Amino acid sequence: MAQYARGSAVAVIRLRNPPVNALSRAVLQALEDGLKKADADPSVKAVMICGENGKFSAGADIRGFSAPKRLGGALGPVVSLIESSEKPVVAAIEGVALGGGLEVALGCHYRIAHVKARMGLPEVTLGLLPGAEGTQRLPRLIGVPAALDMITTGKHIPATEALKLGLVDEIVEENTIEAAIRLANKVIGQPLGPRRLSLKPVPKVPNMEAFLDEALAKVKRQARGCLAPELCFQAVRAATQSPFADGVRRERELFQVLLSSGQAQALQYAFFAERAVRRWATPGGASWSSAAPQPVRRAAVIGLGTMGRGIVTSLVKANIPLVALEQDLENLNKGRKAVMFLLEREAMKMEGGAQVLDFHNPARLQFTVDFDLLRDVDLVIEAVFENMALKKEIFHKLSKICKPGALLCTNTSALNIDEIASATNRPQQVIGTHFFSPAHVMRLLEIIYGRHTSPTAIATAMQLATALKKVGVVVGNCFGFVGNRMMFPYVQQAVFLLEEGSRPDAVDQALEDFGFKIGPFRMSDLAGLDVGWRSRKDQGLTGPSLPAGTPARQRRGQRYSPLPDLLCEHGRFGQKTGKGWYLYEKAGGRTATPDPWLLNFLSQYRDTHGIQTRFIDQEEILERCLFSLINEGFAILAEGIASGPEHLDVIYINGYGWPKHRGGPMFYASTVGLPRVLAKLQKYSEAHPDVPGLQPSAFLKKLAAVGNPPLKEWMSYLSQQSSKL
Ligand SMILES: CCCCCCCC(=O)CC(=O)SCCNC(=O)CCNC(=O)[C@H](O)C(C)(C)COP(=O)(O)OP(=O)(O)OC[C@H]1O[C@@H](n2cnc3c(N)ncnc32)[C@H](O)[C@@H]1OP(=O)(O)O
Ligand SMILES: NC(=O)C1=CN([C@@H]2O[C@H](COP(=O)(O)OP(=O)(O)OC[C@H]3O[C@@H](n4cnc5c(N)ncnc54)[C@H](O)[C@@H]3O)[C@@H](O)[C@H]2O)C=CC1
Repeated sequence: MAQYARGSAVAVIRLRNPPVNALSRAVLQALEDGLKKADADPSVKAVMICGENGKFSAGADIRGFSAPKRLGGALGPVVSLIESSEKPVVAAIEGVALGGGLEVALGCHYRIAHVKARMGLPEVTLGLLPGAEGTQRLPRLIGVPAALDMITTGKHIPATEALKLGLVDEIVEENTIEAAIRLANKVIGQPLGPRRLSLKPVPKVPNMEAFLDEALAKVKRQARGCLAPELCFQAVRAATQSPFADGVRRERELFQVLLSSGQAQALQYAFFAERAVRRWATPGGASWSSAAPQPVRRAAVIGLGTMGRGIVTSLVKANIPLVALEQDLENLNKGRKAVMFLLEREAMKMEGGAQVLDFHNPARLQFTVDFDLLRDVDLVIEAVFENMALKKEIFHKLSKICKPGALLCTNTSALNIDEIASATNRPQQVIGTHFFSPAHVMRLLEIIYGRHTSPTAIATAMQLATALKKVGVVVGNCFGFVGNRMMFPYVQQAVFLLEEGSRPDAVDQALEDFGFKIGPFRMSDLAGLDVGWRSRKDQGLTGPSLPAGTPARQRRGQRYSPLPDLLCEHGRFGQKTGKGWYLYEKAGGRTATPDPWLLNFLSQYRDTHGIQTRFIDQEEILERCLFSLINEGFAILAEGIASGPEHLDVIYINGYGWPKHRGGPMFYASTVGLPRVLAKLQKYSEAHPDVPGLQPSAFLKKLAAVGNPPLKEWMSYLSQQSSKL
């Protein structure tokens, strides 16, 4: 709601809808009523709009997204009503003014903000555009380049930047409300025409058309198939070409296109999914509502390789003092150098820089080879080589050295948490914290509980995720956990497609056109082909431990492709060696070009194994890669490894570059329709009966049989029917 109060000459309208004063229909109605009351009262000379509890407003009530048309339609007229008021209206912005909240503020004649406030038009991140005339008012206020940047990225900007851009008239460090009332009193009687943004011309940019063309190319490049940024752009372009009223009409048309695109629904699902996974639960009954985290005052990271470096950087950025440990001085020096390089770079991006991070202070970041220095830490993250014997040795040592309450975390990407925990005297405090590379950049933290992991340990790992500004997702223990387990059949299909006649660039292109940031072959080259090779050797799938006489393309009765092993045997580890599935300009190079050697090698390989080549179209590439990944997701859900499809989707969006505008793999499956996913898997598994990843999971079959229920109902079928699966 909104509370109306009249002080002296200034009426106060306070938006009130906890927790973030979202603009529900009731709030908008109350705002409109307040404005009309103020207008009708001759003793009121000015109006001040603010929000309850130190927050202006986070915008339209996204819990009311089921009726977006009505909500979107209601907001614009209220903003116009504010602007057309004959009495000056001042917005007092504290906390956040986002989306519709900022559009309300743009309708006001003056804006004053607290120095700690943040502003933005994040609609684009929900698949929409600022549909309450924001795309027309903002460019008039702060100019086209800055408005385009804010509207097409949805970024939140601090009040200090808003002041520089002219988005607010003043910022204050003390009482924003009092300052806004003072300002309102001061401007009583001053002409309002110049303060009405709809009447202002859009400031000119030299060579506007060329600027816009360049901006559009950039927006398209970054959007990778997501519609909203481009339509946001078009709405702003309309502001540069047409009078205000025509621009508003165009904004409305474009808003409708987005509403019906399906992408808005996917992005809104992703927004809620990210919040839903915070409320974690395990089949054993532990949950976020009853478990309390332990404080982490000091931490340690063991192993400063690819992952450890990023993890250290992430902890330093979160202001957690830590010890960084390596196996010997040579690796320590290498690791220290790499960490310092990352931290210097991060510091340059921050206000206050190195001083704020304080990473040269040994009390905050200490490098060592001495395990004794881990005696008093509250949490250790192990990131040594992916080798069970080594991890067990380290955990055994840790359980003897670390204080009894310390949490012992492993960054393993696939190994059994219970086996690692068995080497300790405190299996309840052992947990998987699976970071993604680069660990200081990627948002995902997969948190894996073992059989004995305590609720406190899970809650502490989740709290750590929040402190590191990451999304923690709690999952159960199985080989590869959720993310990598779903990735295995996807990558396997990609390689099988090469055997059958496709090319790395064709497979990558199909998946990148779908919206992935990077296709499976480019991704393997980036991560290093030797990593998987080592793991396959450890599993006895290749290398000296492979029994003599094993067929080249079969393992344990299933289809197997030795192609990645053969590449490694040729010294092709990917970017690090300058060649892998692609050719690079040099070792460590980044520019992938198709390699004639590889194409020739593939063709010889097919001849050797008598494989008939055929043309494989984009549809088959997508279906085989994506549906096998999704199929594994259904198996994971049926086994109780994750509490719901949202978990899988949040993992894929934040850890694997799945296009957010498609809502994650399980949401995508729900939009394709489960009967169709099932039919396609059945077709492909008939053609490839020796590929288990293509055989439809029992849970998928069940859901298709019960009539393709909506995603939010899937898990209820599992609990009722799991015995029959
Ligand atoms: C189909 C379209 C229908 C609309 C049609 C017109 C659309 C428009 O043209 C204009 C719009 O305003 S669209 C909405 C634009 N606003 C946003 O995207 C802000 C989203 N919220 C945030 O960024 C953070 O929550 C924020 C920065 C505010 C706070 O972050 P925190 O990390 O501190 O806290 P959270 O855990 O994220 O949030 C706390 C609780 O508040 C709920 N919430 C957040 N924003 C909301 C919003 N705009 N409406 C309703 N509830 C909202 C959030 O879900 C969470 O609740 P619980 O999960 O129950 O705790
Ligand atoms: N590289 C990646 O993309 C990802 C790797 N992981 C996992 O993270 C872990 C580390 O992987 P990377 O960083 O890629 O490996 P890496 O080979 O780059 O680094 C491992 C580091 O551990 C150090 N180390 C080995 N034994 C040690 C000991 N006894 N004491 C202290 N330090 C020791 C090594 O000197 C090396 O610097 C593995 O379990 C891996 O599976 C998880 C997610 C992604």
